Amino acid sequence: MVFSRIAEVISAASSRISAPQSSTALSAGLSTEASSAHQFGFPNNLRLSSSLQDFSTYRQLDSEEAVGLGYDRYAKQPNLLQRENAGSSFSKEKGLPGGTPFMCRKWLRVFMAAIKPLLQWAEKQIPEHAHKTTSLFIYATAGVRRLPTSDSKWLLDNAWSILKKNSPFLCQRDWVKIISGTEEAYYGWTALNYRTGMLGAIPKKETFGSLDLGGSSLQVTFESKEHMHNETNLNLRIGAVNHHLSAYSLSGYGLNDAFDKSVVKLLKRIPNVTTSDLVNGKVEIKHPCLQSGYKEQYVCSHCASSPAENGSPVVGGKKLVKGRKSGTTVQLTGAPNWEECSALAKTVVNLSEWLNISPGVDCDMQPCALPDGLPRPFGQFYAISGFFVVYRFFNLTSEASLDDVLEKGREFCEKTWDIARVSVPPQPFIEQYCFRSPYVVLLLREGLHITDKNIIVGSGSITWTLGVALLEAGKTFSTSWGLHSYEILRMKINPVILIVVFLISFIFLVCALSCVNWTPRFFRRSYLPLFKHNSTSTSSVLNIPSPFRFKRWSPINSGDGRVKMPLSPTVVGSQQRPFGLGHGLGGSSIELVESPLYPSTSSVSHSFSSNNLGQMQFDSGGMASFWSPHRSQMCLQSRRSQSREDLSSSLADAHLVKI
Ligand SMILES: Nc1nc2c(ncn2[C@@H]2O[C@H](COP(=O)(O)OP(=O)(O)OP(=O)(O)O)[C@@H](O)[C@H]2O)c(=O)[nH]1
Ligand SMILES: [Ca+2]
Repeated sequence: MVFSRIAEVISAASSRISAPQSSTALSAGLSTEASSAHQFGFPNNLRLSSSLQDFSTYRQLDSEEAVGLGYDRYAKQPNLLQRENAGSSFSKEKGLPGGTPFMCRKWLRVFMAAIKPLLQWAEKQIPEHAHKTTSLFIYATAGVRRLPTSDSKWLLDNAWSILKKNSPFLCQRDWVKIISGTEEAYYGWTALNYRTGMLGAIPKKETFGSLDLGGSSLQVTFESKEHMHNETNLNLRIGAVNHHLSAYSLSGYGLNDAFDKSVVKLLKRIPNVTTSDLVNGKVEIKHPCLQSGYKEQYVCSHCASSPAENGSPVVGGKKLVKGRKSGTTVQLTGAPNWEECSALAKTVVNLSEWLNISPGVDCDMQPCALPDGLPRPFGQFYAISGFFVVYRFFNLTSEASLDDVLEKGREFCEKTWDIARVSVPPQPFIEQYCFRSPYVVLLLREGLHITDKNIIVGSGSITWTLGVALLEAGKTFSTSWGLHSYEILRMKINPVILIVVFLISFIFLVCALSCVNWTPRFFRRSYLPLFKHNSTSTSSVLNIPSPFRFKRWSPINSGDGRVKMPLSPTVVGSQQRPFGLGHGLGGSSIELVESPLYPSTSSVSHSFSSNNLGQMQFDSGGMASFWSPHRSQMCLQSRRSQSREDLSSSLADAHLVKI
């Protein structure tokens, strides 16, 4: 999967507003929001999302745009592009994909509809005046990670040149990069627990583990009790709350790679396959997870591998073609057999089947997808991304059980291909869902040994991009607010203590003044308590409902060119919970410290202060999320301006915030 997921994290660098400076952040994951979620009866928080394929190939792209980019062909035959470029590499000596100018142009064109819809979508989310100050990031994950370096570099360089030419946003070359599996895992966990309101909650709440299933890899992240200091260990500090995480990425366990490995397994069972048969694409493979009547060419990317890998798969007693990792075209034919399909999925889940460890690990005895030394998943998990996609494919709600997935999968497999292919909306890889059904269930139950009751299938709109946006925005915010000195302070004083000190001294000041019967003039007029405590919380001065609800930037133009935040925006379908701001404190921040990603000597503090994370709401329009300290005060004002008293107290709070 080359472009299984390009996530653009669009975060507005500080829009330099007269003090206090403010910054907005927006993370753009592709998501089509709630409207279609109702089709599947998903509760409000389960929203559809679309990955790149859907957006670029299956969304109604502007027709001439699609034709212009040659999309109409690819939209109808999703494997066409893969087949046409079987065995080609982007970065042949001449630096052209597939070695020909035509191929280069074609790849660039496809690469362009892939990025262009993202840019067009983001341009609609962010008011034009803020485009120049909005930072644009492109992060690539496992699908690109597993490409040869020359190919991934070619892709990223071209992504960068497309951005330079077509993006109105602020971008830099080093903001177009591949992130590691561990980073992807940690970002996903942050996004999940942010959306579910667990992040930074005070008193501390049990966080959810995240299972993020992609096309090439699976990320597993959870809070661990013991503080194991191994390569999966991450420490995350949010305000006064410390989270000890285990985060790891299982390459080759994504949906597309898993199906590919099922083809490898079947290929290995065919006796006397010659290399020339393989090279000529003459090998026919009968697949028990494909419906009867299915007959298509398939490019198997794991069927041939460079000798450098630990023992390239041997087919029929002969070494496969040596040389670069490249696709091998085979003929797949449907030979549906549910029991054989489930057994095949089980071998794909079992890592020992791939490491030729004899005897292999018994999936019933221990999590057979985990290499030795990886901590076993612990606690309650949200299964997101690819898990959500499989549930949605079979029209299952999040309440459905894993057995329901198996039942739906069995029904789907029993259909003939002609019926099956039109029984669902057009989308990529319809033919693989007969395999994906047993695969995702066995991956959870036998690969990871997570019991059904510990799994919630999460929303499609929770993706790791949201986690990146939080941290990038936090970084942007802390720099844009000129908090360097504060950063230095933070190195020595925990922000929580700092804010407690401020609050106590402010209260003393007010008491002292009231003792001498002196009250400032503007207080005399007000009849309001100075600190308005929300009835639901005594722990924070500023109650920002959690989970944070991002609001699509839908400014109300006051007609005089000034932009005003919508008045008292509604909080869509969420529990009004104060975001734990730390014992009546005005702030908390997310920091990643002591992690293999960042050596503890330079503890990386991704931080943003929830003082300034205004009220954010996801509306039903899109997973566009942004926050703005400046605007949050407006939000707070607008949120609280139900009454005059509220307005004064929020002004007082806002004054406090400015402190
Ligand atoms: N129909 C449909 N399928 C999707 C959608 N999102 C993901 N998928 C399917 O899930 C698979 C994996 O999703 P990706 O978004 O490609 O996964 P990824 O996280 O980018 O993959 P990695 O490179 O491993 O990180 C794809 O091959 C699709 O078949 C979606 O919105 N609609
Ligand atoms: Ca992924």
